[in-house]
Amino acid sequence: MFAAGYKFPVSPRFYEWLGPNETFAVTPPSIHRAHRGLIAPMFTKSSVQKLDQILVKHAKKLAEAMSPKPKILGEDCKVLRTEVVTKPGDGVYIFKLLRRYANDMVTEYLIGESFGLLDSDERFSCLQQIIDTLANFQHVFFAWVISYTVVHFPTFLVNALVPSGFRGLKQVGFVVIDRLRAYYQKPVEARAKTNKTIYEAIIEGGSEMKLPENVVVADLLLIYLASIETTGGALAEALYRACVGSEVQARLHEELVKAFPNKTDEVTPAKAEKVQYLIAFLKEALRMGPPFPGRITRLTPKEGTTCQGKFIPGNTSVSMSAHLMHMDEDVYPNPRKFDPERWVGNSNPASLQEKYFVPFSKGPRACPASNFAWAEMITTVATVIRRYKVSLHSDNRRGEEWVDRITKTDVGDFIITSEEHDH
Ligand code: HEM
Repeated sequence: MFAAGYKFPVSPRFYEWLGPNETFAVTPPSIHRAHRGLIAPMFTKSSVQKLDQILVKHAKKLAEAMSPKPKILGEDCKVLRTEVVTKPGDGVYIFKLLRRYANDMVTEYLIGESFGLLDSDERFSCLQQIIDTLANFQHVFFAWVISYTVVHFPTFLVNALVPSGFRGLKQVGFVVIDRLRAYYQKPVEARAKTNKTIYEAIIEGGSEMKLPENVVVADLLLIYLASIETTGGALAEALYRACVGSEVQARLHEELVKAFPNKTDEVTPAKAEKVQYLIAFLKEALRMGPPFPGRITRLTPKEGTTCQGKFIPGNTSVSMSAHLMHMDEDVYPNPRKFDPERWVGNSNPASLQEKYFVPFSKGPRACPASNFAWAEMITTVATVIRRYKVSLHSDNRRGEEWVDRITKTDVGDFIITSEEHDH
């Protein structure tokens, strides 16, 4: 179903509320391939390597925001101040901060200018729309009457018919599209000073494909949406595991000190990715807490299909769950134990544990940005853990429990205290 040779389309209901039907999320496999071809070069390992300085800059901002004495809280940071800091000098609502980080990082690469949410609240409304939408995300799938209405009815009818908590599905498109379009319409200003941006890659390639503007913007919107909760969720899982596993955190810190002996050493992704234990730690965090834990659906072809000897009728939604695969004890012994050691010195791609490791899915619809996401995780976690000893704040309410809202959603506020290492 997810293997390279299969050509099952995604279930349109999952994506159609995002924008015009031509956007690459919803198209049939052949058109989808062409859209992906536009952005694929931007996410190769060598393209991502060119982003080193941007990755370092945003990781440092995140670490600074976690500081017991953050310097970021200026006058235009009212939301940031109330949402991020529990008691100044005491703890931070880390997941909220991680979302802002993911937002800043992706917008810089997408349109050449970061929304700057770790600096100010000015463009926070975009993120707020996403947060509101995600609160009801799972209904996109199951409450099809609501999602159909939101997608196909005019706004005044949507407002009259649809409960307010669901209108975000429509609003998120408008707010973010407006914002992205503003940049898109000023191509010279929006061009990144040093690196080519994703939007340029889509426009350049898209002119050959004669993509209309609304499709370009919808593609950008999809990339924007796809990057925030996933990156934020993966980083949150990693930092939670560091907080609750004191030995794991101590080992991680020790390895990072070997790689970056001076506290002032710049934590670059190129150097950090050589720290084997860091990679093992992050893989284990993605195994235990995949940001897309399940229900990544595909539609069977009209004529139906046979899967492992069983016939499945045409147009049936079928799916797999990364969470269930990652919890298979034949592949991952003692699967509920957080154990980075299972990955140390064991990176043979043919091994079962690599084969069943699917946080980014597999096949032609797998995450196109996994290199980028890895670079974000490596740089950020290395920067934070090299600098701080992190622990759960006494008001923390996040535990092991989570709900599947298409993306994995943790239950309870996740609050961290950071103590700066002496050296
Ligand atoms: C740890 C972070 C991330 C994880 C675990 C993750 C995981 C995934 C998964 C499982 C899918 C497949 C969804 C499906 O089959 O419907 C996906 C798709 C996608 N992801 Fe990611 N992702 C992450 C970060 C990112 C980032 C940072 C970006 C962009 C900068 C991104 C862009 C996309 C896009 C555009 C798609 C749709 C691909 C398509 O339909 O062909 N993701 N991601």
